[in-house]
Amino acid sequence: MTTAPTEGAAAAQIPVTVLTGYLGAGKTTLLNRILSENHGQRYAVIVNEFGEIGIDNDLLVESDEEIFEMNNGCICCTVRGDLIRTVQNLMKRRGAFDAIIVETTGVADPAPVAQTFFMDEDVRAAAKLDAVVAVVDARHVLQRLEDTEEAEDQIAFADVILINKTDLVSAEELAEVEARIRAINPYALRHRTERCAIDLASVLDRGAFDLDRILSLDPQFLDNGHHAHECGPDCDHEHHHHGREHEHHHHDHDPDHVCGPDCGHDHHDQGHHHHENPHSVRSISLKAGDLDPDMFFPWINQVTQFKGPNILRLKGILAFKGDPQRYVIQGVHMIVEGDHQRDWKAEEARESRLVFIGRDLDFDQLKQSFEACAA
Ligand SMILES: Nc1nc2c(ncn2[C@@H]2O[C@H](COP(=O)(O)OP(=O)(O)OP(=O)(O)O)[C@@H](O)[C@H]2O)c(=O)[nH]1
Repeated sequence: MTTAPTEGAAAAQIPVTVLTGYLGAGKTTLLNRILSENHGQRYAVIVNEFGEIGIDNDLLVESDEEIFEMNNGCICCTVRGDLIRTVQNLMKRRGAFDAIIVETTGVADPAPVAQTFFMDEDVRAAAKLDAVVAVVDARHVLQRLEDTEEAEDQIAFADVILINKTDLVSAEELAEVEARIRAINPYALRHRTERCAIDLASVLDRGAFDLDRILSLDPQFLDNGHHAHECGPDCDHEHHHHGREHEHHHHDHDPDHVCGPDCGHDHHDQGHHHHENPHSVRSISLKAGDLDPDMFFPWINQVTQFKGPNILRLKGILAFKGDPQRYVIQGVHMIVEGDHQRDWKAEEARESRLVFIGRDLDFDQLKQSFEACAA
């Protein structure tokens, strides 16, 4: 039986943009543009992180927009329940915003997120998927396509693709990247960007999500139970509603938890695409107080120089001794950048937090050497 919404309901459906893209591709950069630009729209933003300690939320610009954070090791396991609940709660406050943006974690397959907007009756009545927007790191995407399936899924699934970081590649490399992306997904609109600079009308409110095409890629897309699995006891997660000024995070989930065998999850049946060993990617969260910059910078340079190939992503908010400002550091493989963000607030604990997401990282060694940078 078709349950297509009536015309009135369709008109009232709130457009949802799903932002996808591998770790470090530029999703937050794009989101910050959306949050900063004067477009007269009010967005509710749902952010899902891989890793811990709410760093992504801290990297967003201050804005009036409301940010809902979901902290799950693996979006595919928990997104259904969490996302449905979040969207249902948003619907209770209809009229408070015009559109929803969901930023997915960099290692997620976007399919389960997109499916949520078709599977749940209440969600479907209230919201409609407008477009899946993928941000691609032109410098690293070819490598990612070699070693992960998620990167390919994200491209295959997208309606709009931003080929970002064009400043980091030559014209020949860019042409090669574009050809590769076109081969995976000839249907998506492609844009070349630097720091995701793009007219937002090219990204938002596109009406671009093409169910027929997705069904040709994944015939079971609309089947109930496809990708569905229950979270087990080890998969405890919570999600928080963050006002922009609300700075403390209570994350009592295990920071290093990535869905494992005890999760009770069934990852490999039902056409769920993970590359053979998704669990080799893990996150390491480190905390310290004030750091000595003369210790920290040589250390991080050394870590990224030697471990760079295994570091898919690093991000941190740091307190340097005697420095009144928060320092934000970010990296993808060997490319690291950092800058002051803003003053530490009086009520804020000066705490340094650093997250690495990567393969074969030695937690104890990183922890000890990081702690040795304490002021
Ligand atoms: N050189 C260069 N750097 C960029 C560009 N776009 C983003 N970056 C940098 O790349 C890093 C990652 O960008 P983010 O926007 O945080 O990436 P993300 O996809 O949100 O990352 P995750 O949330 O960890 O998956 C940051 O240091 C950005 O400043 C670009 O076009 N050129």
